[in-house]
Amino acid sequence: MSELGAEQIRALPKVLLHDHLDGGVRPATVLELAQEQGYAALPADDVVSLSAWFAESADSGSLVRYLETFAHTVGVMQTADALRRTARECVLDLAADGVVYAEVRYAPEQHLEGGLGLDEVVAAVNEGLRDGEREVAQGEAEAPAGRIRVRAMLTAMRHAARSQEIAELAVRYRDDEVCGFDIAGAEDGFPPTRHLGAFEFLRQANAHFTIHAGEAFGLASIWEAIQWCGAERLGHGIRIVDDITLDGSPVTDDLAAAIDRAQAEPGAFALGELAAYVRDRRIPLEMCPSSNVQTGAAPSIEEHAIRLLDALRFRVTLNTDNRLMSATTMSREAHLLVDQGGWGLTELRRVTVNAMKSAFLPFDERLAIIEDVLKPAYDG
Ligand SMILES: O=c1[nH]cnc2c1ncn2[C@H]1C[C@H](O)[C@@H](CO)O1
Ligand SMILES: [Zn+2]
Repeated sequence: MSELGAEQIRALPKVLLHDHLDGGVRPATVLELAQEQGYAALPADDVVSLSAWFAESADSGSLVRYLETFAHTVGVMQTADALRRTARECVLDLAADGVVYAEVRYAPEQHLEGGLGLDEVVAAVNEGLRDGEREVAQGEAEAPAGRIRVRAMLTAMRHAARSQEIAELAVRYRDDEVCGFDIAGAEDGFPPTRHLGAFEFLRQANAHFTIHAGEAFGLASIWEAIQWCGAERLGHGIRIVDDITLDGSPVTDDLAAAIDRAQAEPGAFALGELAAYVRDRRIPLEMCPSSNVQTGAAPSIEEHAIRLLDALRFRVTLNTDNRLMSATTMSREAHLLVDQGGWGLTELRRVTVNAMKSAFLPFDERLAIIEDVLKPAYDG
């Protein structure tokens, strides 16, 4: 079929598993909250320059420098009103982009500077998520028409020492909007095994969790996340390509050539034990192309490993990571892959169904969205 257009992509129902609340605040909202709260540290004072500042600063080639930009969103998200507002706006923005199900993550421990407790932070975000969902369902003034469900995921920062508390918080709110747990932050030097107690606790509570792994650090991080910690999904996981060879050479020697051969000759590739385990067990990879290009985890969209991993039938999902820092949306990520990666409806359908299958939502609810919403739109 002919190449999908931007409007066609926007209209398709999309599923988003990896999106940070503090990485997706509207630039205008950052400015307004800063003004209301007397936050004087913003690097720009109008929407255009502030948006450009976030995107350019995040475009650093380094995860650590990329993460420094979050100081200015987290800095203005320290009150219940600000958290409720940003959560509501997140839901409206995702719905306007054609997202029908999303899991939005944030680190409650980063929102305590204004005097809120952890429970108050979660309650405020939950209110905002419910506001947004209700407004979309009722077709209220500012809301786009449609239907969206959004769940929260609670993140613990991997360099800090609050993972047990955050894991307990995630279990406490499991019946109230919160669907799971995650760890994030600088990867190098902070292995997930520092948080084994939290993961053990979550497993005993039958709770869901994912781990940012294999983004800025390699296979060891992925191996620990899966085999020591028990992660159900991997945040990014892009470095799993380090465990794949083509004609005896690492695919990373020439990713472009490997991507070219993957469709026609998947049998020419050999998977190491870890890559085979990830594919055999259908461990979902929450891949975020633009974010990876910005942090230097991938050279470009054309040479992004998502194309190879999808062709080799890993359980790939497509995500935004941080819409503000990457100046992106789900539609834009899809469009980039159509435009620069040769993807069509088949690949977009596959990553969308993969994402819904991998969601931390009860099985019957996942199935209903796949059957009633996704299939009619992609197959109709
Ligand atoms: O891509 C990422 N890798 C690791 N950490 C990240 C990424 N994107 C955002 N974070 C961090 C910064 C946020 O403040 C935190 C919670 O959302 O998670
Ligand atoms: Zn992330």
